[in-house]
Amino acid sequence: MKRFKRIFVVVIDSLGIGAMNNAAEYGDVGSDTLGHIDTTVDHLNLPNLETLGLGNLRSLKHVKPVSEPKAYYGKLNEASVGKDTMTGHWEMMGLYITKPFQTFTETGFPKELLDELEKRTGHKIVGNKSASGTEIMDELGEHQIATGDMIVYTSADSVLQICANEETFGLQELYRCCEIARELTLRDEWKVGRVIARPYVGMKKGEFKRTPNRHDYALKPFGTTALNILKDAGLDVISVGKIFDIFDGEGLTEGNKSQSSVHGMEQTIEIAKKDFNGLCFVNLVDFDALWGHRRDPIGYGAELERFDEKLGELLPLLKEDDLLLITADHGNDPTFKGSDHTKEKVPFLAYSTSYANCEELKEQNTFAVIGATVLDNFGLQKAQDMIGESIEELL
Ligand SMILES: O=P(O)(O)O[C@H]1O[C@H](CO)[C@@H](O)[C@H]1O
Ligand SMILES: [Mn+2]
Ligand SMILES: [Mn+2]
Repeated sequence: MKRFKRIFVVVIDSLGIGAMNNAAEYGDVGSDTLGHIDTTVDHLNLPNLETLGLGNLRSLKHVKPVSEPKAYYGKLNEASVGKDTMTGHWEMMGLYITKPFQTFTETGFPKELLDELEKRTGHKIVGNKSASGTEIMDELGEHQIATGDMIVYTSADSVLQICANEETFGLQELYRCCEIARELTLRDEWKVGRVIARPYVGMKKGEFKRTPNRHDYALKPFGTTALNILKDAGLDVISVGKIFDIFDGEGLTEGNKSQSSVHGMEQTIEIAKKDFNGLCFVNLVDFDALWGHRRDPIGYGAELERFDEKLGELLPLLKEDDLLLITADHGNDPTFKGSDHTKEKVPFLAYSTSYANCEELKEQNTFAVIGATVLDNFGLQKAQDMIGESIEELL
């Protein structure tokens, strides 16, 4: 039976809550994104997450357990192989990824691919290594501006990123080159999960700044997801932030690009003021891109405080027939070695004003409980290859 008219799924990108049992396979034993932020920062004022039960979900110095949490709370494990954004989000919506996406972390991209990309775009390539995006921009930005070359780089994720000055190279030109790169990397042996346009402004080392005109060109999901099923049933499937890119628009009826994670919450608040019937799926990427990868626990903590403030504006707008789920797609412990994601459990908070006596949920072995529960709510069946069981009866 249908219970909720509107479901909001908010993904705090990279907010892991402790290493998964198989973290050793990823070199991530001991990682704990939220836990290590909590022990590093002087203040972490999260009154709204606290009333929902974040401090009941796990012990934290700055967030206390409450006697009557307003949300059901639990931990989710990722069943799929991998720890990137696409794997995490696709699994939430029912896909089980068993073969990791192709990476070029150790080797850079093969010469044949780069030759082809240079030929077809008309730009020479520099970089071609695994790097932090802000560091490689500082290293090669001045050269990039002077020559019109493209900075191509990767990371531990399955990505081919092209970084160029938005004003001298041109944003449309950068997008055109990325589209060519996307086309070339559809070939099996070069098949990266995402090509990402990384525009920046500034003319001198130390002054370069990446802009919100980043654009991700993802592969289409490898099968039917809960989003397709919702859309085909005539429901609204609204994207806020990177969701539209992560699913390459598949199964979505509306896209709202965000300038920042605070902006993403503001867009969500505006959507909550309107009438719709279906799912609003939100990704807040700043946590990951600005703080997790940059290994900045202080910045991460401050971003969490800004999120909590906006959450305080969203909660009063939610009615009896609304459900809010808060979760994450992987970890990115800002105190951990390196600059990559960490294989962690993620939080699951389920809030509705119609809930009373909220309690702890049994730890789940896949993120796919989210999509399955959303489908169940709307009386829809999952497709054959999809994983995940609804936990609606526990809520
Ligand atoms: O260092 P930057 O460019 O932010 O890269 C990060 O963002 C990309 C996509 O999430 C990944 O490659 C990750 O390493
Ligand atoms: Mn992510
Ligand atoms: Mn990331």
